[in-house]
Amino acid sequence: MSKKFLITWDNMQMYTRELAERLLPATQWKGIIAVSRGGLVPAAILARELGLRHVDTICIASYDHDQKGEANILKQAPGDGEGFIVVDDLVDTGSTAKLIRELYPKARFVTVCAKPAGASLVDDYIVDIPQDTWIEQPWDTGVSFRAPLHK
Ligand SMILES: O=P(O)(O)OC[C@H]1O[C@H](OP(=O)(O)OP(=O)(O)O)[C@H](O)[C@@H]1O
Ligand SMILES: O=c1[nH]c(=O)c2nc[nH]c2[nH]1
Ligand SMILES: [Mg+2]
Repeated sequence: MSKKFLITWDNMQMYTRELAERLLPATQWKGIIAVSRGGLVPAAILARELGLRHVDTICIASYDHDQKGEANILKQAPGDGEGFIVVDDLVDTGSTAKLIRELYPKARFVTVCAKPAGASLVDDYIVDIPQDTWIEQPWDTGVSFRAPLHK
């Protein structure tokens, strides 16, 4: 994918705080389930903003050799999601979201970013991203020197 949408740490905190505001009042939630690994940072921010200390994970590995493929659930938070927020960093094709919906039908499933193919599978999200654009998350990138244009 040649088009990129770069998210900084500040952006991630700002977007996730906006998501937290839409999850008020906090007293309606028993806790948060992060879809690891991408949902871990948003989950930490939501937990802080909403004062929730029960934070669990569902750990999914979705690769087949080097390609994205069949999802393998390594560890799962118990229950049907009732009273829980399930959070992931993004929904793209929607395959992870479909699985989450099956596993936690009663949860409120939210993401920070959504591409059109998966947007209808989440209850709420903050940023719309075109399908042909790759989201660069802050934990996957770093600041580096760039040569000036005249060189
Ligand atoms: O809508 P989809 O096409 O399923 O893509 C979205 C999923 O892909 C990424 O996770 P990934 O499986 O790459 O693993 P990671 O969270 O451990 O990085 C992202 O964090 C979402 O969970
Ligand atoms: O960092 C990422 N950016 C994306 O756009 C994406 N889509 C699926 N998984 C993804 N991971
Ligand atoms: Mg993920």
